[in-house]
Amino acid sequence: MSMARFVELENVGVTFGQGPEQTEALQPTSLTVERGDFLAFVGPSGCGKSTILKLVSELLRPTTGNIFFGGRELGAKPVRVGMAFQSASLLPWMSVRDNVMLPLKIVPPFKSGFRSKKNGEYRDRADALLAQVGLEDFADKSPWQLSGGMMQRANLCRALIHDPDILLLDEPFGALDQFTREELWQTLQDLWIDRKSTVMLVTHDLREAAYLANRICVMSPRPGRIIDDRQVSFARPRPIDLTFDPDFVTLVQDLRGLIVHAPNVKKVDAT
Ligand SMILES: Nc1ncnc2c1ncn2[C@@H]1O[C@H](COP(=O)(O)OP(=O)(O)OP(=O)(O)O)[C@@H](O)[C@H]1O
Repeated sequence: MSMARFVELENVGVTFGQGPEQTEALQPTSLTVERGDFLAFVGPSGCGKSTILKLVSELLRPTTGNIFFGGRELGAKPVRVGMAFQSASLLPWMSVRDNVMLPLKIVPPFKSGFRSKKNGEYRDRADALLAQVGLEDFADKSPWQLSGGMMQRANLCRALIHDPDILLLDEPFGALDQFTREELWQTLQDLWIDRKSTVMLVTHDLREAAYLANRICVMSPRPGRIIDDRQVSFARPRPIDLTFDPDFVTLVQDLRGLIVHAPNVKKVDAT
């Protein structure tokens, strides 16, 4: 498989509805994601960031264009996807460990081994991940006994337990306070360095994009398209202090400028 074409969007456009009611959510967009890359999507609200993730996870079909995964058309072969959203949505009647193990119960090929391995290998796998994010003492707790930040740690574990081909993150830290959020950035970076996952992250937080990603795609207002696609080459592991570095601050300012001054932003009259 060609390294350069792990995920490929070829002129992919999305329009919702028909006739006068129709909304173009994504203008025909082409994008190539390499295996092991960490991409962030930023842009104004409603520009189609989540739509791109929904396309890659096959929750949504493109209106135009084609999507390829590992060189094959999406749908030809099952793609193992890990997902995490702003709301951790852990099931309250299950322990944290059982929540983390949930994908193993549902996703092939793990599904078939679930009964026999439930108390062995899969449990160890969940516990190892929980330990990696600092939740080793919380595996037997209920989700409601966890803080918001801890829930998102468990959420990341659940998204990774089945070794997904790609990790799709939609504002995973959006509801957290600044300090907790920055702790989670470091946790996610450690997991990424350790597992070399391919990640597509949607975020409104430009510092989050600049700290975490290798590559940032800036989108225009709806109907969205990618107006800037840039590499972020700060050395890894990135310390949190990097966010005060002049180069980092300049990058965040550049991104902000691109979004604020993007074409077809509706200017509000000051009259
Ligand atoms: N099922 C749908 N039917 C009609 N319009 C939709 C549907 N889903 C999304 N849209 C519209 O498509 C556009 C893109 O939505 P999307 O959720 O991808 O934006 P986003 O950039 O992720 O937004 P936000 O940053 O606010 O989460 C939005 O204007 C939204 O209202």
